[in-house]
Amino acid sequence: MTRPILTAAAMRDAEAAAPVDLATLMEQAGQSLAEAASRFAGSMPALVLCGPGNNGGDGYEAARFLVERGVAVRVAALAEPATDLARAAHNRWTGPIEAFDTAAPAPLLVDCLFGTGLKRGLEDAVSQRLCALAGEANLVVAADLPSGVEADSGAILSPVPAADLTVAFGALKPAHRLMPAMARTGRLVLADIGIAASTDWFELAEPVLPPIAADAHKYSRGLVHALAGTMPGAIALAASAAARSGAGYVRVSTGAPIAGLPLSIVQTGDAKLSDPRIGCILVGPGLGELPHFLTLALTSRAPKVIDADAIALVGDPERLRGQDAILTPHAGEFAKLFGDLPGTKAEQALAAAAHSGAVIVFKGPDTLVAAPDGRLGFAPPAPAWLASAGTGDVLSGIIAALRARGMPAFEAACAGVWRHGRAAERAGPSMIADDLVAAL
Ligand SMILES: NC(=O)C1=CN([C@@H]2O[C@H](COP(=O)(O)OP(=O)(O)OC[C@H]3O[C@@H](n4cnc5c(N)ncnc54)[C@H](O)[C@@H]3O)[C@@H](O)[C@H]2O)[C@H](O)CC1
Ligand SMILES: [K+]
Repeated sequence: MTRPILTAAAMRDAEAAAPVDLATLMEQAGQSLAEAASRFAGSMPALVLCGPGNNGGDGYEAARFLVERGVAVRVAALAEPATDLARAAHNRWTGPIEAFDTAAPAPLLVDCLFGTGLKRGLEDAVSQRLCALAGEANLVVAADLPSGVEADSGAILSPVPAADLTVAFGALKPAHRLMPAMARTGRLVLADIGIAASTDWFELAEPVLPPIAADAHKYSRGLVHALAGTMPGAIALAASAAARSGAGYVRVSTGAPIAGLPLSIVQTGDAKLSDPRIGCILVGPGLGELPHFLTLALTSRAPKVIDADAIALVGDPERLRGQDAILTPHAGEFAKLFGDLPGTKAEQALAAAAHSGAVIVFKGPDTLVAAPDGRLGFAPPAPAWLASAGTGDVLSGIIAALRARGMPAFEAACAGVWRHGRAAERAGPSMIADDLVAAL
């Protein structure tokens, strides 16, 4: 089940369109926060930090519900409530309210200072106090977002303590799945508070793969044709990953035999891209400066995955329009092909997809999958040990296989990114790309 992702503005629209009034939404948010916090921290004495806005309002509500759960709760306010909603929640809290600057630490810290309304970095004194209180706590729970994080970009506007748990209200925000904020959220719980979050933006989840028909044959299971270049090891990793990802037949055209390839992967001296049975062409891993291979791939009507060196050879993104292409750039390759696009990584990925007509897998510690029609998938956190040579080649092979198995381009890219991350988890921290193939 995918989790929806909304920007701060889209969130406000969804709240306004909700069938219940905002006070009820805030009460539901507070109740969800209290439930998640007490499930996570048990009856640890809690200090709830309330900011001036509605994030603070959530905090006053959560404090009330934590008391009902028998938790010893103290509330500290950064400032008087600045919204009617927060003021009403503040007034429903009947306990004492301490000053933020002098409140003593507690084992459980609940951060309700700022959420999607953060406009700028916190004042230094506020940021330092928040980090000090977090440092003294056993557990830190963030309401909606850790305070100091910018909801739409994932930027950290001032030092942010790492939350152990973040409770997102109504929908995830881009910051929950974009770096550097993603590394500060801890476990991420989505609280349903009664709003309809209909959106084309979502967090990737376990895909449903095409079934293998009882009467399948190697062509119907998908033929991937990979074009080797100057560094055969990379295309060998990609081709092996394609075979391990369920392609019925993987063929590598190469100028010289490639040692170490599984015998089931056919090596041929002839590119033969006119073969109508090709389910997906894969070009780029280890290609080197061989532009004619990219041109050859672009003359074929077959779906294609364009990765690594081939991305650098595209030149004009318009060349990809109508090509049924999936492009898999990392940040450097993205910037080189699309230039310095404005906006957040999410907006950049969508702009590139619209500009090129291709599905864009914008790789990184936070990988996004963008379709020209506006759909945007955000990958859940993947192990940092994926940052090693050859793992990108493996990803391109997985995606090519899923495309050849009949998944549409966007879905194949989303599924490939998700499976790549889970394979890395199985392979463990000492993995190299070869182990990643074995873990598929
Ligand atoms: N998702 C839902 O359905 C609901 C979400 N809710 C919560 O509301 C916040 C957003 O509330 P908002 O009032 O817009 O913003 P914040 O509470 O994040 O705070 C903004 C507040 O603080 C001022 N401010 C902004 N930056 C700074 C700064 N660096 N220093 C000082 N002051 C700052 C700004 O002017 C505002 O006054 C959302 O995250 C949820 O937690 C509601 O519960 C409704 C349901
Ligand atoms: K917060």
